[in-house]
Amino acid sequence: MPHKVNYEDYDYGDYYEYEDYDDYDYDVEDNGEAPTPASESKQETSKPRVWSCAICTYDNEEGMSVCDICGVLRTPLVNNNRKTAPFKFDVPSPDDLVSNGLHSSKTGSKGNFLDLKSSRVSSSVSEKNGSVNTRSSAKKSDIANVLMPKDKQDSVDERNSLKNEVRASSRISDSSSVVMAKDRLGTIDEGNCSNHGTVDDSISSSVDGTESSSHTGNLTSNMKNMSSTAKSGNSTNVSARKTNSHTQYKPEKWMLPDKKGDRMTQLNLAIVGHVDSGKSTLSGRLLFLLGRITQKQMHKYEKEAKLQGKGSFAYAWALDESAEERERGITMTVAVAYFDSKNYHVVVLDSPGHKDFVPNMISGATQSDAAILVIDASVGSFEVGMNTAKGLTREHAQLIRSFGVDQLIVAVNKMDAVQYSKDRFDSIKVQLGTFLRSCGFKDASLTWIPLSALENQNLVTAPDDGIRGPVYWMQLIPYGLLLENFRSLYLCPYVTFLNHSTGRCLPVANWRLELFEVD
Ligand SMILES: Nc1nc2c(ncn2[C@@H]2O[C@H](COP(=O)(O)OP(=O)(O)OP(=O)(O)O)[C@@H](O)[C@H]2O)c(=O)[nH]1
Repeated sequence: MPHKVNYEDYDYGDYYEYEDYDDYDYDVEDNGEAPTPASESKQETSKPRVWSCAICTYDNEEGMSVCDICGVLRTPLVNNNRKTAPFKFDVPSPDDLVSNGLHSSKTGSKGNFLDLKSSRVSSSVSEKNGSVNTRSSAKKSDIANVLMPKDKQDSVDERNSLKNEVRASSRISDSSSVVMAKDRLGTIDEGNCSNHGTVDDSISSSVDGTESSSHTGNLTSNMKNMSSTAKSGNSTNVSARKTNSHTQYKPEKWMLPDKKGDRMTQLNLAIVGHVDSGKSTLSGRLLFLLGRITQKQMHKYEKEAKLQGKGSFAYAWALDESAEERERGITMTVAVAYFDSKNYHVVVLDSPGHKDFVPNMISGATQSDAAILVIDASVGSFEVGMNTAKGLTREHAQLIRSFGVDQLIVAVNKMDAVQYSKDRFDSIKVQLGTFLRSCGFKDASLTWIPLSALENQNLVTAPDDGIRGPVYWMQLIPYGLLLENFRSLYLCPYVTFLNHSTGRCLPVANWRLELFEVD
């Protein structure tokens, strides 16, 4: 049985007594310089040389050039010689310009973001030393606030800081926290995961767990706890399998980034949404259309899926690789895939939509620069995702926003199931739009795209039905293609989709994400 922490009984006494440093084991150094803890220096000398993967944070051996788990290249693909103007903190973001005219004052937290980013290592070290306990506990209440509608505007900056903090700290977490990198050979015991039944539980576990985990004050380690709790009950087996999978796992060719050059900047794109909304199918279809999955590979997926009587899941199988995921037809851990644009290396984080795996979804959300919220347009399904206790559309939207993602493509999928009805699309847009605004998303940063991943409508090309056919109205939506919207995506800290139809965001050439050449 997974251990459930009763946070109300948590004894905070130790936490506050932690200030007593007298017992700390210091070596006295002859040269009179500041002493270092003995245990720390010992650790440093005995530590094997490893490098930490920027995506899944797995500690790889020095000799590896790509991450053993997720296949990301060790050498950052960022070209330092790129002629990109450095980001200036005192310059308002396109978002700010939209919302406040030309008088933005929202620069403080963004500055913090890059500060944090550039000082990941040092902040990590200080976090390790327990110096962020107070900050972390303050963030706990921030998250709680975020999930409530009130004070949304005031807490946006803090949410961004939280996200940045989580990102910074997650880079140092050990391999056991790598829930976002798929453990291809391992499986998760369904029963063990069911304790994370609701997103509220997950969030409170996430937050409270921060304090209960040996005062490291680190949300990442908390997620690690959740992840390992989910897998508890058979931890020995799991770790054995994990070790096994780490050594045996070889990413497929299409999963590895192109080694075209060194001019890429990484952009993490989370795919979130209610269970079965079509996230994996959308991701798989996209990867296939962009040539990341070969015809041959796709043919193999189709054949295998048909054999198991799950023909419609063929594209999803490109992402859902483990036997259990395929058998159950759901994503359980965050699947990582890549495609490259002219300037950007886009990391697709296909998140689980099932309520049992919200903690895994969170691990992807904390890493993302932007997100695609996938909606199932079919009658009844959208309503379940939106309005019921089990519906995760709302929770995912809140979560992604609470981790600082403020730019969202809303992919209204399965339009084929409602005969490409414009009325249905409009009705979804009104209902969900109201909710998203209440979460703190701005209209200017939301992009709505009706599409069908299964029938390949409106993903990388315009709907291909006859000019007066059912998808005619979709062709009229400016920049309605999913692909078109990638063109105007900006990298964090100002992840922004330009709204070309209104022209309300100022284009900043150096930030522009030009993923695709569109004639
Ligand atoms: N009609 C229709 N069905 C679709 C479409 N996209 C996906 N589906 C079907 O929806 C089902 C679920 O698809 P998935 O891609 O596994 O959904 P998911 O959101 O990734 O599921 P989880 O990760 O488990 O939350 C499959 O049977 C797909 O074939 C679509 O555009 N139209």
